[in-house]
Amino acid sequence: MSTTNLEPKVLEVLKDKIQLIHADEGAIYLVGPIKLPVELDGETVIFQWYCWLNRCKVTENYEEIIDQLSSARLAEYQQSSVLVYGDFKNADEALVRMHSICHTGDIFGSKKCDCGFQLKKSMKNIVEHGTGALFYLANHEGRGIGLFSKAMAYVLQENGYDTVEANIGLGFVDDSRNYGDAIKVLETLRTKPVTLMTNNPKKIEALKSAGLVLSGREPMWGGKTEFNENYLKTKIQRSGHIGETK
Ligand SMILES: Nc1nc2c(ncn2[C@@H]2O[C@H](COP(=O)(O)OP(=O)(O)OP(=O)(O)O)[C@@H](O)[C@H]2O)c(=O)[nH]1
Repeated sequence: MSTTNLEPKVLEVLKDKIQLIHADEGAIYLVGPIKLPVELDGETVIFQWYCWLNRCKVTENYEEIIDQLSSARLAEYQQSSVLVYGDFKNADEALVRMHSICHTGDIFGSKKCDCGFQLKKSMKNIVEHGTGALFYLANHEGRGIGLFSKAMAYVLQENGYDTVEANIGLGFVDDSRNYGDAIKVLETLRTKPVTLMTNNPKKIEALKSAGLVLSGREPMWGGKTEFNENYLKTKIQRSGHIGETK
């Protein structure tokens, strides 16, 4: 029995655009595709955009989920999303980027890291390649420590700590990112192998151990500045990222 106050038309419009994905705990509700025209190098590129929400409640009665949105204070929490390009479901080859949110690099264009460069580069690679998906992972800020802690880590880094030492100094592990939900969404959108754009072997491992088949890896080096030289070196020397020449 429904207890909702939703207008029937709202549900009618939305119901075919929502999918339930069973998660390890609760459910992921995926909404999309939504046509998203994006400016890329002066051109307008049409992506298909999906966004997802985790809920404890597992139901295909989407009315219940929609009905709770207005009181769920979702703007207080980030939600992750994925930009899809081309025939992602069926194409033989597809590029995938699992991009960890970086408020400073992606939004402000900070040169202390290479995140902004990697974000744009992965979108361009996908479009050039013809098919792919860019996952924008909103609970990954600061390799999983959150924005406020990342600000503190930056203060430590201004005082001699490297990026790994700063996380550890604040009581975190170096990298606590989890790719589980993104992998579940990826599996919903495509079952064929993908090429992962990354220098990070932990991302490759996360996908492989979830049973995904990778057809390759596309390196993501670039965006070097006078401000991020040590940061990029530390990624290779301490975090295990695969260097340019390997
Ligand atoms: N804690 C912390 N996080 C940072 C710092 N600089 C960037 N980040 C975060 O690091 C994440 C990106 O991780 P990276 O190690 O740069 O790259 P990666 O995603 O592991 O690997 P690639 O796929 O090769 O890019 C983003 O969530 C950023 O917010 C920093 O100095 N300290």
